[in-house]
This record gives sequence, C-alpha cells and structure tokens, in this order.
Amino acid sequence: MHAPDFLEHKPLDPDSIQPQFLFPLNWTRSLLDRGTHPLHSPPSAFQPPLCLLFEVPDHQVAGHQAGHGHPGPLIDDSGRFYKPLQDDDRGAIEAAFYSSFSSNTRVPDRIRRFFPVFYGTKLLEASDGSGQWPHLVLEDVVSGLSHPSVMDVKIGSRTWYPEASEDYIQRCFMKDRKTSSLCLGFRISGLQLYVSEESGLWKPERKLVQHLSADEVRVVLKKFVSSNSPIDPNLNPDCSFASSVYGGSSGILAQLLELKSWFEDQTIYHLNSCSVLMVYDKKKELKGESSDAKVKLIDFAHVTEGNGIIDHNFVGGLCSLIKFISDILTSPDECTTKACLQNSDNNNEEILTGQKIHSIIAVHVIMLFQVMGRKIICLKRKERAWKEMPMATPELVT
Ligand SMILES: O=P(O)(O)O[C@@H]1[C@@H](OP(=O)(O)O)[C@H](OP(=O)(O)O)[C@H](O)[C@H](OP(=O)(O)O)[C@H]1OP(=O)(O)O
Ligand SMILES: Nc1ncnc2c1ncn2[C@@H]1O[C@H](COP(=O)(O)OP(=O)(O)O)[C@@H](O)[C@H]1O
Repeated sequence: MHAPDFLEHKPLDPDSIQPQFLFPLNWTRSLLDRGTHPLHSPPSAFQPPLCLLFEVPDHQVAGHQAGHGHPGPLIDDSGRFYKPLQDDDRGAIEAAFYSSFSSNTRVPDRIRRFFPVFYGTKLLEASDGSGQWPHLVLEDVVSGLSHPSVMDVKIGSRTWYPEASEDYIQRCFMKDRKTSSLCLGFRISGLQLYVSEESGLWKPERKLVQHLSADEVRVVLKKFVSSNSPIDPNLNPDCSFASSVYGGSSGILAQLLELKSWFEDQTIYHLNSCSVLMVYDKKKELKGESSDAKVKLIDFAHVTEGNGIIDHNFVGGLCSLIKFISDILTSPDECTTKACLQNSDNNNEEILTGQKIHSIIAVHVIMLFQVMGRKIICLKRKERAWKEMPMATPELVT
C-alpha cells in the first residue's frame, strides 16, 4: 500500500494539508461495506439531473472494463464520464488527487484545461449490475465528438512507484519491459479510429497494441491522423490530417508542449502510470472542418507527492511522445514500415536505440536509489534501536 501525504490523515499537522485531502486510506472499502460514501452528497457535490440515462461508453479504449468482479465506466447524455472507484487505495488516491488538484491554486488555468473537470463522486448502480458503487464524476472528454478517434498513451518508462509492493513493481516492470514503455518512455495502451460510415470503428486488440515495437508505434501514430484505411497492412498511412490534428497553434503537438513546459517545473505531483488521451473527430476532418483535437491527462490512481522533485519519469515520456509526433509532422514519409497488428510478434528487447539505453540507465539508477533508500531506512532503524537500547550497567559489565 502506498499513501501519498495528500491522502493520509494527519491530525497533528493540520497546516500542511487542506481539509479536503484528509481521507483515511480505507475510506472507499469501509464505506462501500456500509453502503454509503463521504463524498456522496456534500453540499457542493455534483447532483445529476433526474431521468439521466447511463450507458456503457463505446469510446473506452483501455483500462478496467466491467467484468471479473469490478464495474466499468458509464456515461450520460449530459457529457459526464463516471469512473468506478477501485475498491482499494487506488480509488481513494484518485479521488483525493482530483479533489486536491481541483482546489490547488498553484495549478495555472492554462494547465488545468488538460485535466477532465471533476464534479465530485456519486453512488450509482454499477454497470455490471452488482449494486450501488461510488463513481468519480468527470467531464467526458469525448462528449460532443460524433465520430471520435481516441488514443490512450501511458506515459513513463517506469509505471510503478518506489513505495509500491515488490509484487506490484515486478508486474509493472515486466509490462514496461515487454512493451515500448522502457525503450520509448511511453506505450500505446489502446486506441480506436473512425474509418468510415460502412466500416465503422477500428479498435485493434489491446494486447497487440500494447506490444508494438518502436517502428510500429510510429506507424500507429501515423494511422491515427491518416485518411486511408488503417486496417489494410499493405497501405502506408497517408498522414493527411497530421498538420491539422497534430500541427498548428492549437493542435496536439502545441498542447503537449504546453504541458511539458509546466511539468519541467512543477514538483507538486508525480503522475505515475498516468495517460495522455488524444481525441479528435475524424469525420469532421474528412469533411474539411475543424476536428477539435484535444489532449487530456487521465488515470491518477498512482499519483504520489512530488516533494519538491521534478517528475523526470513523466517529463521524459512526454518528450519522447513529442519527438515522435514532431517527426511525423516534419517528415511524414520517413520510416513507414507496415504495422501488422494481426500478428505482432515483435521483440521489444531487440530495439537498441540511444533512447532505450538512457531509459534503462535511468530505471536502474532509480532502482538503485530505491534499494539504497530502503537500506538507509533499515540502518537508521537499527541505529535508533541501538540508541534506545538500555545502556549496560556497570554491574553487567563486570
Ligand atoms: O486488470 P488487467 O489485467 O486489465 O490489468 C490492468 C492493466 O491492463 P492491461 O494489462 O494493460 O490490459 C491496466 O493498464 P492500462 O491502464 O489499461 O494500460 C493497469 O496497468 C491496471 O493497473 P492499475 O489499475 O493501473 O494499477 C491493471 O490492473 P491490475 O491488474 O493491476 O488490477
Ligand atoms: N474523462 C474521460 N472521458 C472520456 N473517456 C475517458 C475518461 N477517462 C477515461 N476514459 C476512457 O477510459 C479508459 C480507461 O481510463 P483509466 O482512467 O485509465 O482507467 P483505469 O484506471 O481502469 O486504467 C481510457 O483509455 C479512456 O478511453
């Protein structure tokens, strides 16, 4: 279990924490058991209008879906996205993060717009029919787009945080190594592309998407902004929408650069395992209209306190994604290998780029610090225990 300071109940140090952050670690579970919720109906909490219709979003491209004992997200027709709180510390951490972030006056408005608006939490009938379940009520980033193309990119060469359990670190580390996270600093977690009225959406299998090589990642980033079919492996993506979706003063690249400028400076939060969600309306692009290309950050279940340190893992991943996108804008025809998502038997360990070497070194340095940190804590504990030991009395010495 990891508990960032903004989550821990610290009654003896009230000055350092805002009251809204004082959630005891297990509040989600304990309140689920009691069938109630502390944020269910605070005076300012979001109250959906009566007669709202909830449905399962077909634009979800990654993350937990309904099944295996947990519910999936819901949307309504008023532009809200309801994310079920995970019933361990992940749910509590994400709720605490949104609460902290919404009221944090140190976050500039130009940055706030990159996060979904948070409307509080709400008990709702779970999507899997398992009963009432607390949900985060968020802005539905995709609402308003009639034919959304969506890509979820998990940022960071390391998706774990040092305080996590050994087992969790191992699981994440294996995933980071087997996907492009370790070598590129990000991985595509899932995507959907609008193809045409007849063909509908292209939503490749997530496990295939996550295991793309660096070249294939580049191709998929190109397919995301191409007008020709993403399904045919023999077609090279034409990148016809690259300049309007990725480029321009309000395109995705400009938005990522704006985010980067803040993250190079901010030391409040470390966004472990968080995703950049890129969305636009491809049908509008096909009609030559503005497609409202948007970047939003999502998934804050593993946020930790920054403690005055820059989130290098996040900045590194963001820079790498920026590099890929600017390369597509400057030379769209370069390095177009055919990404075959039907049979992706690539081996990410084969790619040995400078970036990969840097990532590996960085991860190992981090791990080294982590191990050293634990050793120092251990030594300090031993030292303290040593000092607190009753001194040998002269009688015993003799
Ligand atoms: O439950 P699964 O198998 O879908 O795994 C989740 C992952 O899905 P994936 O392996 O990418 O298909 C999922 O990855 P995505 O966010 O979907 O990329 C998370 O890693 C999730 O862990 P956490 O909630 O962030 O702690 C993972 O959940 P946990 O297994 O840690 O509960
Ligand atoms: N605010 C939102 N608006 C629209 N879609 C969202 C929003 N938040 C998440 N999603 C969709 O749900 C998916 C999973 O979200 P995420 O927060 O990563 O869940 P998990 O914690 O289960 O991994 C994303 O890939 C995206 O498709």
